Amino acid sequence: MSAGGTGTAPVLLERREGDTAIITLNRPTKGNALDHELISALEEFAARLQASVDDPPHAVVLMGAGDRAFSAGADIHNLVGLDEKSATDQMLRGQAVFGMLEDAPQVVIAAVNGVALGGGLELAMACDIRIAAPHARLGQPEITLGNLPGWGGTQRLPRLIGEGRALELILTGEPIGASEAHRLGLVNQVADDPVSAAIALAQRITAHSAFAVARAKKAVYAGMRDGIRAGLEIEAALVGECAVSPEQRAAVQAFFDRKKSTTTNKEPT
Ligand SMILES: CCCCCCCCCCCCC[C@H](O)CC(=O)SCCNC(=O)CCNC(=O)[C@H](O)C(C)(C)COP(=O)(O)OP(=O)(O)OC[C@H]1O[C@@H](n2cnc3c(N)ncnc32)[C@H](O)[C@@H]1OP(=O)(O)O
Repeated sequence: MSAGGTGTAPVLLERREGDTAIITLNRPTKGNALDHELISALEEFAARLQASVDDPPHAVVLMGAGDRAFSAGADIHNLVGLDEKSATDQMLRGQAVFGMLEDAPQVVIAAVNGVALGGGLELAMACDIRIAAPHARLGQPEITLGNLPGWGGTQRLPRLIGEGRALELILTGEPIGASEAHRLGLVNQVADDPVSAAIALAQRITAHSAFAVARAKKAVYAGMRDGIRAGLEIEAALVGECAVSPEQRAAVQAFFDRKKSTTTNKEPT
């Protein structure tokens, strides 16, 4: 993965557990803050998810190095000295990289093993599913820096927890704990070991057709983006693609074979 400058550790680490790629944001002394180098490394990884590479992962687990931070957000040093256009351009770039993860054909699960603040929470929300450690704290503190979330937080947070609760978090800048995040639906689970829980969930998903998983993700996001009417049409079209897939054919045959073998087992002795 991307080297961390002259001889330093790579800012993004990748390892595999079966079909699952485990990606680690690797700037632990800086709260795994997202600087240019780390955003570029995420971009390169996300691009590989879409490419037809050998032995692609069927799931992704994203975590932060250490146990204090998933990510403390954009590297605040990079906020200094930006003119309006470059600030806007960098928002758009980060949004595009996060969108590549959301559009990946694989399920992407954020193991929130510490704070997820600002761009760190926005990155976690661009993942499909979030599993948080009990000590995790999640928030959008941008208002405390005189700004607002710029990498999708104003769009994804309301869709996950409702406008009122999203505005409370964005306008106060105050973080919430893992159990409150779970109560609000911002995270799917709270687990003592969120990385292991994420890998276990990934394996439950990779047991199914990758072809269907990709299309189920696409259908869900289509409706959230384009409205229910468009979403229903896209859903129907994607079901059609699966209906003629070898994966569905094999899965349905396996169901009938299982019924046959169950019937055989029931014959009188
Ligand atoms: C498209 C490419 C652009 C890539 C770069 C970005 C360019 C500009 C574009 C910005 C887009 C922004 C979009 C986003 O919505 C906005 C943000 O994310 S703003 C940042 C929001 N995050 C925060 O405000 C959190 C700030 N940090 C903290 O509150 C605390 O550090 C903590 C996380 C609660 C941890 O506290 P402690 O345990 O006490 O530890 P320290 O505070 O001592 O931190 C340890 C160490 O890490 C450094 N650090 C922590 N957070 C950041 C950070 N966000 N950026 C940079 N560095 C950070 C901290 O300075 C310490 O380092 P040290 O001082 O020891 O060198």
